[in-house]
Amino acid sequence: MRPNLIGPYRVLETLGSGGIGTVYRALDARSNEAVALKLLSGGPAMDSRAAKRLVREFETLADLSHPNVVKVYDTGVFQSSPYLVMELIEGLTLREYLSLRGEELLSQASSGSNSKSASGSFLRTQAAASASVSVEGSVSRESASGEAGGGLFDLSAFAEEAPSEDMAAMRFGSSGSAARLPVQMEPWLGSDSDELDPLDFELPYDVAGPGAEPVKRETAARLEELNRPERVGRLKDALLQICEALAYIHAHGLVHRDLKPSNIMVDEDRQVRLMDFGLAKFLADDAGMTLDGRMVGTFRYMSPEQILGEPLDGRSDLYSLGVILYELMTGRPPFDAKSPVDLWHKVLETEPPPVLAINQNGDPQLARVAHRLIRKEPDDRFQTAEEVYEALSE
Ligand SMILES: Nc1ncnc2c1ncn2[C@@H]1O[C@H](COP(=O)(O)OP(=O)(O)OP(=O)(O)O)[C@@H](O)[C@H]1O
Repeated sequence: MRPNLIGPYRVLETLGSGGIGTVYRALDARSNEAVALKLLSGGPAMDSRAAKRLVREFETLADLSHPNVVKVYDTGVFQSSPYLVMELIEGLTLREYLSLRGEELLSQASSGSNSKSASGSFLRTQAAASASVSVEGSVSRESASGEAGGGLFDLSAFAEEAPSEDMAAMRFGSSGSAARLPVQMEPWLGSDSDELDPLDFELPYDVAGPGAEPVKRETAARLEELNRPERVGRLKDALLQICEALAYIHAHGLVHRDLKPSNIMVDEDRQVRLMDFGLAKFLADDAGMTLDGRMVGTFRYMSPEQILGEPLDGRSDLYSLGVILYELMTGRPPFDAKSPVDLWHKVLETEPPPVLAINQNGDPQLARVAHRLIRKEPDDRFQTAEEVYEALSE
Protein backbone atom coordinates (compact mmCIF):
# COMPACT_ATOMS: atom_id res chain seq x y z
CA MET A 1 0.00 0.00 0.00
CA ARG A 2 1.22 3.46 -0.85
CA PRO A 3 2.24 5.41 2.24
CA ASN A 4 0.78 8.90 2.63
CA LEU A 5 3.72 10.39 4.41
CA ILE A 6 7.40 9.43 4.30
CA GLY A 7 9.35 11.58 6.71
CA PRO A 8 8.45 15.17 5.82
CA TYR A 9 7.38 14.15 2.29
CA ARG A 10 3.72 13.87 1.31
CA VAL A 11 3.35 11.10 -1.27
CA LEU A 12 1.27 12.20 -4.27
CA GLU A 13 1.50 9.33 -6.73
CA THR A 14 3.55 6.32 -7.73
CA LEU A 15 5.88 7.04 -10.64
CA GLY A 16 6.96 3.45 -11.02
CA SER A 17 8.59 0.45 -9.42
CA GLY A 18 11.89 -1.17 -10.22
CA GLY A 19 13.87 -4.07 -8.90
CA ILE A 20 14.78 -2.54 -5.59
CA GLY A 21 12.00 -0.17 -4.76
CA THR A 22 9.31 2.24 -5.73
CA VAL A 23 9.60 5.83 -6.88
CA TYR A 24 6.93 8.29 -5.76
CA ARG A 25 6.14 11.82 -6.77
CA ALA A 26 6.06 13.61 -3.43
CA LEU A 27 5.83 17.06 -1.95
CA ASP A 28 8.28 18.36 0.58
CA ALA A 29 5.88 19.60 3.26
CA ARG A 30 8.45 22.15 4.44
CA SER A 31 9.13 23.86 1.13
CA ASN A 32 6.17 22.68 -0.97
CA GLU A 33 8.66 21.54 -3.57
CA ALA A 34 7.83 18.53 -5.75
CA VAL A 35 10.42 15.76 -5.53
CA ALA A 36 10.95 12.14 -6.56
CA LEU A 37 11.29 9.81 -3.60
CA LYS A 38 12.75 6.34 -4.07
CA LEU A 39 11.87 3.94 -1.26
CA LEU A 40 14.10 0.88 -1.32
CA SER A 41 11.52 -1.62 -0.25
CA GLY A 42 12.32 -4.29 -2.82
CA GLY A 43 15.86 -4.81 -1.59
CA PRO A 44 17.18 -7.10 1.09
CA ALA A 45 15.31 -6.91 4.37
CA MET A 46 17.35 -4.91 6.81
CA ASP A 47 17.05 -3.80 10.39
CA SER A 48 16.87 -0.12 11.15
CA ARG A 49 20.58 0.04 12.06
CA ALA A 50 21.56 -1.37 8.67
CA ALA A 51 19.15 1.01 6.97
CA LYS A 52 20.66 3.95 8.81
CA ARG A 53 24.15 2.86 7.82
CA LEU A 54 23.07 2.67 4.19
CA VAL A 55 21.49 6.08 4.42
CA ARG A 56 24.75 7.52 5.73
CA GLU A 57 26.47 6.07 2.68
CA PHE A 58 23.80 7.52 0.37
CA GLU A 59 24.57 10.92 1.82
CA THR A 60 27.77 11.03 -0.21
CA LEU A 61 25.58 11.10 -3.33
CA ALA A 62 24.08 14.39 -2.20
CA ASP A 63 27.51 16.01 -2.59
CA LEU A 64 27.52 15.39 -6.31
CA SER A 65 26.34 18.07 -8.66
CA HIS A 66 26.36 17.90 -12.45
CA PRO A 67 23.81 19.09 -15.03
CA ASN A 68 23.49 15.56 -16.43
CA VAL A 69 23.20 13.76 -13.12
CA VAL A 70 19.97 13.66 -11.11
CA LYS A 71 20.46 15.66 -7.95
CA VAL A 72 20.04 13.81 -4.66
CA TYR A 73 18.56 16.17 -2.05
CA ASP A 74 17.98 14.08 1.00
CA THR A 75 18.03 10.58 2.44
CA GLY A 76 16.20 8.92 5.29
CA VAL A 77 14.72 5.76 6.75
CA PHE A 78 11.03 4.91 6.62
CA GLN A 79 9.82 1.78 8.45
CA SER A 80 13.30 0.23 8.25
CA SER A 81 13.64 0.98 4.54
CA PRO A 82 16.10 3.57 3.30
CA TYR A 83 14.86 6.24 0.92
CA LEU A 84 16.43 8.81 -1.36
CA VAL A 85 14.86 12.13 -2.25
CA MET A 86 15.80 13.34 -5.71
CA GLU A 87 15.14 16.06 -8.17
CA LEU A 88 11.86 15.26 -9.96
CA ILE A 89 12.55 14.90 -13.67
CA GLU A 90 9.64 15.86 -15.88
CA GLY A 91 10.52 14.03 -19.03
CA LEU A 92 10.87 10.72 -20.77
CA THR A 93 13.25 7.85 -20.67
CA LEU A 94 15.88 7.97 -23.40
CA ARG A 95 14.08 5.30 -25.39
CA GLU A 96 10.76 7.09 -25.26
CA TYR A 97 12.39 10.37 -26.16
CA LEU A 98 14.13 8.90 -29.20
CA SER A 99 10.86 7.41 -30.34
CA LEU A 100 9.26 10.80 -30.69
CA ARG A 101 9.48 12.49 -34.05
CA GLY A 102 10.79 16.03 -34.28
CA GLU A 103 7.44 17.28 -35.51
CA GLU A 104 5.76 15.58 -32.56
CA LEU A 105 7.95 17.53 -30.22
CA LEU A 106 7.04 20.68 -32.14
CA SER A 107 3.33 19.86 -32.25
CA GLN A 108 3.39 19.37 -28.51
CA ALA A 109 4.93 22.77 -28.18
CA SER A 110 2.08 24.39 -30.10
CA SER A 111 -0.89 22.43 -28.70
CA GLY A 112 -2.55 23.30 -25.45
CA SER A 113 -2.68 19.93 -23.73
CA ASN A 114 -2.83 19.77 -19.95
CA SER A 115 -0.15 17.16 -19.94
CA LYS A 116 2.45 19.62 -21.09
CA SER A 117 4.58 21.99 -19.18
CA ALA A 118 4.25 25.72 -19.59
CA SER A 119 7.10 25.63 -22.08
CA GLY A 120 5.15 23.16 -24.18
CA SER A 121 7.54 20.27 -23.88
CA PHE A 122 6.66 16.69 -23.18
CA LEU A 123 5.95 15.48 -19.71
CA ARG A 124 6.17 12.06 -18.22
CA THR A 125 3.17 10.58 -16.50
CA GLN A 126 2.74 7.77 -14.05
CA ALA A 127 2.19 5.19 -16.75
CA ALA A 128 5.21 6.06 -18.83
CA ALA A 129 7.29 2.97 -18.23
CA SER A 130 6.78 0.34 -20.91
CA ALA A 131 4.06 2.38 -22.52
CA SER A 132 3.55 4.68 -25.44
CA VAL A 133 3.65 8.38 -25.91
CA SER A 134 0.88 10.24 -27.66
CA VAL A 135 1.23 13.33 -29.77
CA GLU A 136 -0.09 15.29 -26.84
CA GLY A 137 2.84 14.14 -24.80
CA SER A 138 0.76 12.00 -22.51
CA VAL A 139 1.50 8.35 -22.14
CA SER A 140 -0.90 5.64 -23.13
CA ARG A 141 -0.82 1.97 -22.27
CA GLU A 142 -3.53 1.35 -24.88
CA SER A 143 -1.29 2.50 -27.65
CA ALA A 144 1.45 0.17 -26.46
CA SER A 145 -0.86 -2.75 -27.05
CA GLY A 146 -2.01 -1.34 -30.35
CA GLU A 147 -5.59 -0.81 -29.23
CA ALA A 148 -5.64 2.90 -29.51
CA GLY A 149 -6.20 4.56 -32.81
CA GLY A 150 -5.13 7.63 -34.77
CA GLY A 151 -2.80 10.18 -33.37
CA LEU A 152 -1.00 7.88 -30.98
CA PHE A 153 2.49 6.66 -31.59
CA ASP A 154 3.17 3.09 -30.81
CA LEU A 155 6.40 2.92 -28.87
CA SER A 156 6.08 -0.73 -28.01
CA ALA A 157 8.96 -1.43 -30.36
CA PHE A 158 11.12 0.57 -27.99
CA ALA A 159 9.56 -0.78 -24.83
CA GLU A 160 11.67 -0.68 -21.72
CA GLU A 161 13.67 -3.74 -20.84
CA ALA A 162 11.48 -6.66 -19.87
CA PRO A 163 10.60 -6.99 -16.20
CA SER A 164 12.30 -10.35 -16.25
CA GLU A 165 15.60 -8.55 -16.21
CA ASP A 166 14.92 -6.76 -12.99
CA MET A 167 17.48 -7.71 -10.45
CA ALA A 168 14.73 -8.88 -8.13
CA ALA A 169 13.91 -11.60 -10.60
CA MET A 170 17.18 -13.39 -10.01
CA ARG A 171 18.58 -15.31 -7.12
CA PHE A 172 21.63 -17.44 -6.85
CA GLY A 173 22.13 -20.63 -4.97
CA SER A 174 24.57 -23.45 -4.76
CA SER A 175 23.17 -25.94 -7.21
CA GLY A 176 23.28 -26.23 -10.97
CA SER A 177 26.22 -25.55 -13.25
CA ALA A 178 27.28 -22.53 -15.17
CA ALA A 179 30.78 -22.77 -16.57
CA ARG A 180 32.92 -19.65 -16.13
CA LEU A 181 30.22 -17.90 -14.17
CA PRO A 182 31.22 -16.67 -10.74
CA VAL A 183 28.15 -18.10 -9.12
CA GLN A 184 25.75 -20.87 -9.84
CA MET A 185 22.09 -20.40 -9.95
CA GLU A 186 18.91 -21.89 -8.75
CA PRO A 187 15.92 -21.81 -11.06
CA TRP A 188 15.41 -18.46 -12.57
CA LEU A 189 12.40 -16.91 -10.95
CA GLY A 190 11.32 -14.76 -13.87
CA SER A 191 8.54 -16.29 -15.93
CA ASP A 192 8.88 -14.04 -18.95
CA SER A 193 12.37 -14.90 -20.04
CA ASP A 194 11.50 -14.88 -23.70
CA GLU A 195 10.65 -11.23 -23.56
CA LEU A 196 14.29 -10.28 -23.70
CA ASP A 197 14.09 -9.06 -27.25
CA PRO A 198 11.51 -6.29 -27.41
CA LEU A 199 11.26 -6.31 -31.18
CA ASP A 200 11.12 -10.04 -31.63
CA PHE A 201 12.31 -10.14 -35.21
CA GLU A 202 14.83 -12.18 -37.09
CA LEU A 203 18.08 -10.81 -38.42
CA PRO A 204 16.93 -8.84 -41.43
CA TYR A 205 19.85 -9.46 -43.80
CA ASP A 206 17.41 -9.52 -46.69
CA VAL A 207 15.09 -6.79 -45.48
CA ALA A 208 15.06 -5.05 -48.83
CA GLY A 209 14.77 -8.22 -50.89
CA PRO A 210 11.89 -8.42 -53.37
CA GLY A 211 10.40 -11.55 -51.83
CA ALA A 212 10.61 -10.26 -48.28
CA GLU A 213 8.01 -11.61 -45.88
CA PRO A 214 5.58 -9.08 -44.38
CA VAL A 215 7.41 -9.27 -41.05
CA LYS A 216 10.63 -8.33 -42.81
CA ARG A 217 9.02 -5.41 -44.63
CA GLU A 218 7.85 -4.18 -41.25
CA THR A 219 11.38 -4.64 -39.99
CA ALA A 220 12.73 -2.54 -42.84
CA ALA A 221 10.25 0.19 -41.96
CA ARG A 222 11.28 0.04 -38.34
CA LEU A 223 14.93 0.29 -39.26
CA GLU A 224 14.18 3.26 -41.48
CA GLU A 225 12.51 4.82 -38.50
CA LEU A 226 15.63 4.23 -36.41
CA ASN A 227 17.75 5.92 -39.08
CA ARG A 228 15.77 9.15 -39.37
CA PRO A 229 18.52 11.81 -39.44
CA GLU A 230 16.69 13.88 -36.86
CA ARG A 231 16.52 10.89 -34.50
CA VAL A 232 20.19 10.06 -35.08
CA GLY A 233 21.06 13.67 -34.30
CA ARG A 234 19.15 13.50 -31.03
CA LEU A 235 20.77 10.17 -30.22
CA LYS A 236 24.26 11.62 -30.72
CA ASP A 237 23.45 14.66 -28.63
CA ALA A 238 22.08 12.47 -25.83
CA LEU A 239 25.15 10.20 -25.99
CA LEU A 240 27.46 13.18 -25.61
CA GLN A 241 25.57 14.24 -22.50
CA ILE A 242 25.69 10.71 -21.08
CA CYS A 243 29.45 10.73 -21.64
CA GLU A 244 29.72 13.98 -19.70
CA ALA A 245 27.75 12.50 -16.82
CA LEU A 246 29.80 9.31 -16.82
CA ALA A 247 33.07 11.24 -16.95
CA TYR A 248 31.89 13.19 -13.90
CA ILE A 249 30.82 10.22 -11.79
CA HIS A 250 33.88 8.18 -12.77
CA ALA A 251 36.10 11.11 -11.78
CA HIS A 252 34.41 10.90 -8.36
CA GLY A 253 35.35 7.27 -8.04
CA LEU A 254 31.84 5.96 -8.68
CA VAL A 255 30.80 3.29 -11.15
CA HIS A 256 27.12 3.35 -12.12
CA ARG A 257 26.83 -0.45 -12.47
CA ASP A 258 23.23 -0.38 -13.66
CA LEU A 259 23.27 1.85 -16.72
CA LYS A 260 20.22 1.12 -18.87
CA PRO A 261 17.67 3.10 -20.86
CA SER A 262 15.23 3.43 -17.96
CA ASN A 263 17.96 5.02 -15.86
CA ILE A 264 18.51 7.73 -18.44
CA MET A 265 15.87 10.43 -18.64
CA VAL A 266 15.59 13.42 -20.92
CA ASP A 267 13.89 16.45 -19.47
CA GLU A 268 11.78 19.05 -21.17
CA ASP A 269 14.83 21.07 -22.20
CA ARG A 270 16.31 17.96 -23.82
CA GLN A 271 18.81 17.73 -21.04
CA VAL A 272 19.83 14.18 -20.26
CA ARG A 273 19.88 13.01 -16.62
CA LEU A 274 21.53 9.88 -15.34
CA MET A 275 19.68 8.30 -12.45
CA ASP A 276 20.34 5.58 -9.91
CA PHE A 277 24.11 5.80 -10.17
CA GLY A 278 25.96 4.71 -7.09
CA LEU A 279 22.96 2.88 -5.65
CA ALA A 280 24.27 -0.44 -6.86
CA LYS A 281 27.61 0.24 -5.19
CA PHE A 282 25.98 0.60 -1.83
CA LEU A 283 23.75 -2.39 -2.30
CA ALA A 284 26.42 -4.79 -3.41
CA ASP A 285 29.93 -5.87 -2.73
CA ASP A 286 32.47 -5.97 -5.53
CA ALA A 287 31.11 -9.19 -6.89
CA GLY A 288 27.86 -7.42 -7.65
CA MET A 289 25.83 -9.41 -5.18
CA THR A 290 23.73 -8.21 -2.32
CA LEU A 291 23.89 -9.99 1.00
CA ASP A 292 20.85 -12.11 0.29
CA GLY A 293 22.27 -13.27 -3.01
CA ARG A 294 20.58 -11.01 -5.50
CA MET A 295 22.51 -9.72 -8.43
CA VAL A 296 22.82 -5.98 -8.81
CA GLY A 297 22.48 -4.70 -12.33
CA THR A 298 20.23 -5.42 -15.26
CA PHE A 299 21.27 -8.52 -17.12
CA ARG A 300 21.11 -7.27 -20.65
CA TYR A 301 23.46 -4.39 -19.98
CA MET A 302 25.97 -6.15 -17.74
CA SER A 303 29.60 -6.18 -18.80
CA PRO A 304 31.47 -9.50 -18.97
CA GLU A 305 33.52 -8.51 -15.92
CA GLN A 306 30.31 -7.75 -13.98
CA ILE A 307 28.93 -11.16 -14.91
CA LEU A 308 32.17 -12.75 -13.77
CA GLY A 309 32.02 -10.93 -10.46
CA GLU A 310 35.32 -9.15 -11.05
CA PRO A 311 36.12 -5.71 -9.63
CA LEU A 312 34.58 -3.01 -11.80
CA ASP A 313 35.75 0.32 -13.05
CA GLY A 314 34.24 2.95 -15.34
CA ARG A 315 34.88 0.78 -18.40
CA SER A 316 32.08 -1.52 -17.23
CA ASP A 317 29.64 1.40 -17.58
CA LEU A 318 31.08 2.06 -21.04
CA TYR A 319 30.20 -1.53 -21.99
CA SER A 320 26.61 -0.93 -20.81
CA LEU A 321 26.52 2.26 -22.85
CA GLY A 322 27.60 0.21 -25.87
CA VAL A 323 24.73 -2.22 -25.37
CA ILE A 324 22.29 0.70 -25.14
CA LEU A 325 23.71 2.23 -28.33
CA TYR A 326 23.60 -1.11 -30.15
CA GLU A 327 19.93 -1.52 -29.18
CA LEU A 328 19.00 2.00 -30.15
CA MET A 329 20.62 1.48 -33.56
CA THR A 330 19.25 -1.96 -34.36
CA GLY A 331 16.09 -2.33 -32.28
CA ARG A 332 17.46 -5.48 -30.69
CA PRO A 333 20.02 -6.34 -28.04
CA PRO A 334 23.48 -7.52 -29.13
CA PHE A 335 22.96 -10.79 -27.28
CA ASP A 336 19.59 -12.44 -27.02
CA ALA A 337 18.73 -15.49 -24.96
CA LYS A 338 15.93 -17.29 -23.23
CA SER A 339 17.47 -17.18 -19.79
CA PRO A 340 20.08 -15.16 -17.93
CA VAL A 341 22.57 -18.05 -17.96
CA ASP A 342 22.26 -18.41 -21.75
CA LEU A 343 22.60 -14.67 -22.05
CA TRP A 344 25.73 -14.65 -19.95
CA HIS A 345 27.33 -17.44 -21.94
CA LYS A 346 26.66 -15.48 -25.11
CA VAL A 347 28.06 -12.27 -23.63
CA LEU A 348 31.19 -14.09 -22.50
CA GLU A 349 31.78 -16.33 -25.48
CA THR A 350 30.16 -15.08 -28.67
CA GLU A 351 30.34 -12.03 -30.90
CA PRO A 352 27.17 -10.09 -31.67
CA PRO A 353 26.07 -9.53 -35.28
CA PRO A 354 27.54 -6.31 -36.65
CA VAL A 355 25.23 -3.33 -36.20
CA LEU A 356 25.49 -2.58 -39.93
CA ALA A 357 24.56 -6.15 -40.84
CA ILE A 358 21.26 -5.64 -39.02
CA ASN A 359 20.78 -2.03 -39.97
CA GLN A 360 22.52 -1.54 -43.29
CA ASN A 361 21.81 2.18 -43.40
CA GLY A 362 22.82 2.81 -39.81
CA ASP A 363 25.27 5.58 -38.98
CA PRO A 364 28.76 4.03 -39.50
CA GLN A 365 30.43 6.26 -36.93
CA LEU A 366 27.92 5.28 -34.24
CA ALA A 367 28.21 1.63 -35.24
CA ARG A 368 32.01 1.78 -34.80
CA VAL A 369 31.61 3.37 -31.39
CA ALA A 370 29.04 0.74 -30.32
CA HIS A 371 31.31 -2.14 -31.29
CA ARG A 372 34.34 -0.69 -29.56
CA LEU A 373 32.27 -0.19 -26.41
CA ILE A 374 31.06 -3.76 -26.26
CA ARG A 375 34.44 -5.43 -26.57
CA LYS A 376 34.76 -8.22 -24.05
CA GLU A 377 38.12 -7.11 -22.67
CA PRO A 378 37.96 -3.76 -20.87
CA ASP A 379 41.43 -2.95 -22.27
CA ASP A 380 40.06 -3.21 -25.82
CA ARG A 381 37.27 -0.70 -25.22
CA PHE A 382 37.44 3.04 -25.06
CA GLN A 383 39.16 3.62 -21.75
CA THR A 384 37.25 6.67 -20.58
CA ALA A 385 33.97 8.45 -21.21
CA GLU A 386 36.03 11.38 -22.50
CA GLU A 387 37.44 9.14 -25.24
CA VAL A 388 33.93 8.12 -26.24
CA TYR A 389 32.90 11.77 -26.30
CA GLU A 390 35.80 12.56 -28.62
CA ALA A 391 34.99 9.64 -30.94
CA LEU A 392 31.37 10.81 -31.15
CA SER A 393 32.43 14.37 -31.88
CA GLU A 394 34.75 13.47 -34.80
N1 LIG B 1 14.07 11.50 -10.29
C1 LIG B 1 13.04 10.99 -10.98
N2 LIG B 1 12.14 11.81 -11.56
C2 LIG B 1 11.10 11.30 -12.27
N3 LIG B 1 10.89 9.98 -12.45
C3 LIG B 1 11.74 9.12 -11.90
C4 LIG B 1 12.85 9.56 -11.12
N4 LIG B 1 13.53 8.47 -10.68
C5 LIG B 1 12.88 7.41 -11.16
N5 LIG B 1 11.81 7.78 -11.88
C6 LIG B 1 10.88 6.88 -12.58
O1 LIG B 1 10.32 5.99 -11.64
C7 LIG B 1 10.20 4.69 -12.22
C8 LIG B 1 10.79 3.66 -11.31
O2 LIG B 1 12.17 3.91 -11.20
P1 LIG B 1 13.15 2.84 -10.61
O3 LIG B 1 14.51 3.43 -10.61
O4 LIG B 1 12.61 2.32 -9.33
O5 LIG B 1 13.00 1.68 -11.65
P2 LIG B 1 13.89 1.13 -12.78
O6 LIG B 1 14.98 2.10 -13.15
O7 LIG B 1 12.97 0.72 -13.87
O8 LIG B 1 14.49 -0.17 -12.11
P3 LIG B 1 15.73 -0.41 -11.17
O9 LIG B 1 15.26 -0.30 -9.77
O10 LIG B 1 16.11 -1.79 -11.53
O11 LIG B 1 16.79 0.61 -11.51
C9 LIG B 1 10.87 4.73 -13.56
O12 LIG B 1 9.86 4.79 -14.53
C10 LIG B 1 11.67 5.98 -13.55
O13 LIG B 1 11.76 6.57 -14.81
